[in-house]
Amino acid sequence: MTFLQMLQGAQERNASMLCVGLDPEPTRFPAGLKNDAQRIFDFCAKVVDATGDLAIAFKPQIAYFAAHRAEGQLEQLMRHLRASFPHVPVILDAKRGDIGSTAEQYAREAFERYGADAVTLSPFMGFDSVQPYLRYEGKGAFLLCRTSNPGGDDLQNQRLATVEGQPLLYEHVAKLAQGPWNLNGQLGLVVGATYPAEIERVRAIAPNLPLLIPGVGAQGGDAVATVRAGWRAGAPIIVNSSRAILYASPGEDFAAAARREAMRTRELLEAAKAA
Ligand SMILES: O=C(O)c1cc(=O)[nH]c(=O)n1[C@@H]1O[C@H](COP(=O)(O)O)[C@@H](O)[C@H]1O
Repeated sequence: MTFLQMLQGAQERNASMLCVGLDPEPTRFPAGLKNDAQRIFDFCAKVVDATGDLAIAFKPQIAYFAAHRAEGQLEQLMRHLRASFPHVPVILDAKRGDIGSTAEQYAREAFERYGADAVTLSPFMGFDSVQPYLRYEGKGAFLLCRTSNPGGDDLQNQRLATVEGQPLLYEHVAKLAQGPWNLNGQLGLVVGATYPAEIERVRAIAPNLPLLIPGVGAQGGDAVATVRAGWRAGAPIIVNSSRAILYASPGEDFAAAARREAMRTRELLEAAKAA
């Protein structure tokens, strides 16, 4: 099954556009697990088990594992996700971007080592840095387009004076992903929930591409404005929330609190679709 088919299946089965982001930070774990990097898997597995029926996707952020030498726990988590929620796709957030020969190794890491269904990529180094990922049939690749952070302005909102019509850089990325770079329909775009006007602009340029939209929850993005700007019938949006779900409670009830927060966010998103 391709990433896009899995995405559609999870969206329908779980009535959800919510992506549960897995950014485990041991200093924020509850008593009993706190500050223990050996327990990253245990913490994540509890959150996953509490939210898997509410999610369109999961998004583990690789840095939170690698920083603690916990890649083995990420592999374990990927196996757990596959076994417990085989119909929910996993987007490995790695934000890779390098020359073709190195990109081949990163692609192998994402799709063969970790068994991810999709990956996040920086498009900064151009098409040959993206192409190795597209050789994995059916896998997805999300290009950073208009990111949720304030510094995204520094480059993404610059005008490309040499290109006809002078689009902004992020608009150009969206055009490339919609058109010439999307050889086999595997590309999607990352657009921050903190910039709904830009989500709308990207949706106009790329009417059918899946949009991965982080920034609701801890970064304060507006869930309702996000859905209005990005959701169209047949054009999936995947709205990520990480910290607001993972750390909804600092106590031992963290998994139940994560479920409540995931349910609340999912319902907010679904209601905005109907409005
Ligand atoms: O590619 C991403 O996932 C991403 C892109 C972006 O523009 N902004 C952004 O916050 N992210 C990631 O999305 C997650 C957001 O986490 P929270 O702010 O805790 O919900 C983090 O894992 C970020 O690395």
